[in-house]
Formats: sequence, structure tokens, C-alpha cells
Amino acid sequence: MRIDVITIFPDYMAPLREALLGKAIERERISVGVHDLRGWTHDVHRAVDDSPYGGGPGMVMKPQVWGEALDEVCAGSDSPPRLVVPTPAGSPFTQQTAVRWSEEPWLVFACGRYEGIDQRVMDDAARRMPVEEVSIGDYVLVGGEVAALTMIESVVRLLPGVLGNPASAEQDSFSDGLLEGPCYTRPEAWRDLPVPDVLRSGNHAAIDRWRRYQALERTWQRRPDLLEALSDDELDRADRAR
Ligand SMILES: COc1cccc(Cn2ccc3ccc(-c4cc(N)[nH]n4)cc32)c1
Repeated sequence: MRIDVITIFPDYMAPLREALLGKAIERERISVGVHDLRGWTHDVHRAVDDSPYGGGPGMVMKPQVWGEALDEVCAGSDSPPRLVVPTPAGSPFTQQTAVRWSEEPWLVFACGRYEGIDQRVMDDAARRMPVEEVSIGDYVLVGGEVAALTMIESVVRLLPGVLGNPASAEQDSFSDGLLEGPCYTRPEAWRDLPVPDVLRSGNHAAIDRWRRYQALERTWQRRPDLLEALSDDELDRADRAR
């Protein structure tokens, strides 16, 4: 998978070179390009923003600069990339989105700042490539870089050979529609807090049942919406699968 990120703060993307993601690059599971949007400015001030039409607070990112950047970054392949534009006004990014994008050969992330990117940039790009405007949650960030890092990590971890233990990705939270239950490790007692006996029993059928119950209870308590989204059949299947 090829990943390109366009941003006015390229150093913000430094975590891509660390740890798991850094290893994926070293092992050539992914190639990552980070591009400074100001490289496509032509004025002495290297301006990327301007006042919003219709008035209102803040500034809007100029279409000309983004247009030239996307023309160059998204060129050079038989098939175009999927363009991902983080925005608070986007469709929800979910684990299902990450799974779908993990099949893509090439993702380009357009990281906006200020009040966002002139809409015509996405409208023009959509004429020659798939474009998705996505939100990572119902809160407002200052720019798209943290959202891009979040989405890139959740996608890349799904690629073959990236996670040390591929089973982790297969048993992801949300993958069966439920939250993960609690986890424990040594010591058996810590600050007078014990590990549930069943987990040390060696009875794997009982352990599975306990974990299923914990996942259902936690989902019911913290994310009842996930249970509503599950049909009875899916709930039964989730119950059987755990
Ligand atoms: C576009 O509308 C906006 C309204 C108020 C502030 C901002 C700031 N901002 C600029 C670019 C940008 C990209 C992504 C996000 C973002 C995504 C999520 N889930 N929260 N926040 C926020 C961004 C934008």
C-alpha cells in the first residue's frame, strides 16, 4: 500500500516513522510520502489561505494551491488513489472503513487547517478519483493531521505482516460488533486487586463464556447503540463467535 499525506505541517506526521508503522515501512509493507502543501505556492508569502466568501470567522484554504498539489501527488499511476479528506463534517470513520481501505493500493490524505479546504477542491478531485470526507469523532480538532495519523494507524495494522500477532486484528473490538472485555496479566494480586479466578482456571470453555459475558455487559453499559445496531441473529453469532 502506498500512502501520501499533504499538509502544511509535515513534521506533524513524524510518528508515521516510529514503532509499528516505521517497521511496516522498513519491511516495505507500505510506502509513505509526506508533502508540504506550501511547495505548491508561488507567492513570496507562500499563502495557502484566504478570507471566506460570505464572511464568517477564520480563513479557508485556497483551491489553487490544493489543486496543483493533488494534480502532482495523485498523478503517475494507471489507477488513481482514494482521496481521504478529514473534516468534522465528514461521514463517520469506523473499523469497517479501516477494513475497506486496507484493501486499497493507494490512499492520499489531504490535511486541512483553518476552517477547512475550499469545497471545490474535493468537487474537482471527485471528477477523477474516489473522494471521502471523513470524521474520526464528534469533536473538533485544529487540523486534519491527527485524524490522518489515527486513520492510517487503524488501516496499516490490518495489513498482512504488520502486526506481530495477526490474531489481534481478527479479534478486534468492533469486528464482531461488541466492545472488548477487561484484560489482565501478572501478578495474580496487585494492590489487593485480584485477577478473576476463571482466567486462571485453565477451563477454556468457561473462560470463553466469561469473556463473552464481559464483552456483552461492557457493550450494554458503555455502548448500547452497538447492541441496537446488531440484529438478533448477529447478536447470537457474536455471542457464539466469542
Ligand atoms: C471543516 O470545518 C471545521 C470547523 C471547525 C474547525 C475546523 C478545523 N479543521 C481544519 C481542518 C480540519 C480537518 C479535520 C478536523 C476534524 C476532524 C474531526 N473528527 N474533528 N475535527 C478539523 C479541521 C474545521
